[in-house]
Formats: sequence, structure tokens, C-alpha cells
Amino acid sequence: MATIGIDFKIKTVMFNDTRVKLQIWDTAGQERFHTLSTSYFRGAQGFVLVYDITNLKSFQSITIWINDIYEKAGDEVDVILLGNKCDKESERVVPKQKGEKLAWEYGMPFFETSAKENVNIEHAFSVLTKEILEKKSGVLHDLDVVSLNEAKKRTCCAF
Ligand SMILES: Nc1nc2c(ncn2[C@@H]2O[C@H](COP(=O)(O)OP(=O)(O)OP(=O)(O)O)[C@@H](O)[C@H]2O)c(=O)[nH]1
Repeated sequence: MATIGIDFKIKTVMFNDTRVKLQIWDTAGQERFHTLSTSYFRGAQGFVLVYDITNLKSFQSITIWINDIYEKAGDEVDVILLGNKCDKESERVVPKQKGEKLAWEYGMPFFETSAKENVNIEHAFSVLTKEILEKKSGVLHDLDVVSLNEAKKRTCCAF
């Protein structure tokens, strides 16, 4: 069934002994719902862009979505690209190399997946989760350094 507007699911996964709660928002991919989805971009930590390897138009739309993401969510967010339906090899119209090239141009991880046959789905989400967590811990670390420096300054000035 086509997604109208937005749908979301919550999944808790274990990641290096840490419980991580993923809130996964599924936006409608169809053009006529596009504007509806854009208001949900802000606040997202990661994006999974999915095209259908048997549908050229879905691949061509990816560039529009990438630009939208960077424009509306900032270019610091983590994005991965998935070429889905890799179980339908005989109907493939998008060569794997094209997906790889596009992902390489934007510096994002790329996987071919099959939601139907559960190929690479967990792996793709793990990679994205890892990138988000690493970025987050980096930010926390930076903030710690800043607050330590601030604390030092304050101590210094108080004397
Ligand atoms: N063979 C195959 N079919 C798939 C796969 N993933 C999804 N489908 C089928 O493709 C159709 C569309 O799937 P959706 O999950 O609704 O696709 P979507 O991109 O979310 O579509 P919107 O909700 O319109 O944005 C359904 O009939 C699914 O069963 C896959 O990996 N392989």
C-alpha cells in the first residue's frame, strides 16, 4: 500500500552492548506527497534513500531527494543509499555500478538490498546507526571539551 504522508515504526536494537532505540520515519516516495514530507526533514539524524533497481525513475529521483535532504536537514546528516529489490535481477534496469557511482559522488555508503528476502537490510541500518552514534559521541566529546575549557576559564577568572 502506498504511504500517504508519513508512517513510523520504533525498533530497539543492541549495538556494541548499548540499547539503541531507532525511530524510523517512512515518508511517501511519490511525487504528489513530496511537499508533505519535507516538513519532517528537520531534526532527523539519518536518512535512508531507497530506489528500486527495476525502476529507472526511482533512481533518477534520488538526486532530487539528496539535494532536498542537504538543503532542509543540513549537510552534516548521515545518509545511506539503497538499491532495493535486488531479488529481481531479471528485471534490473539500474546497474549496480550506477548506484555505487552516485553514492561515491556524495560520499555515502551504498548497498543493494531486498526487503522481500531480507538481504542487507540489517547491515544497512547498522552502518547508518554506527555513523550516527559515532557523530553523536564526537559531538558530546567536543561539548565536554568546551565545557571543561569554560569551567577552567571561570575558575581562572574567579581567582
Ligand atoms: N520483489 C520485491 N518486492 C518488493 C521489495 N520491497 C518492496 N517490494 C514490493 O514493492 C511494492 C512497493 O513497496 P512499498 O514498501 O510500498 O514501497 P514504497 O517505496 O514505500 O512506496 P510508497 O509507500 O509509495 O512510498 C510492494 O508491492 C512491495 O511488496 C523487494 O525487496 N523485492
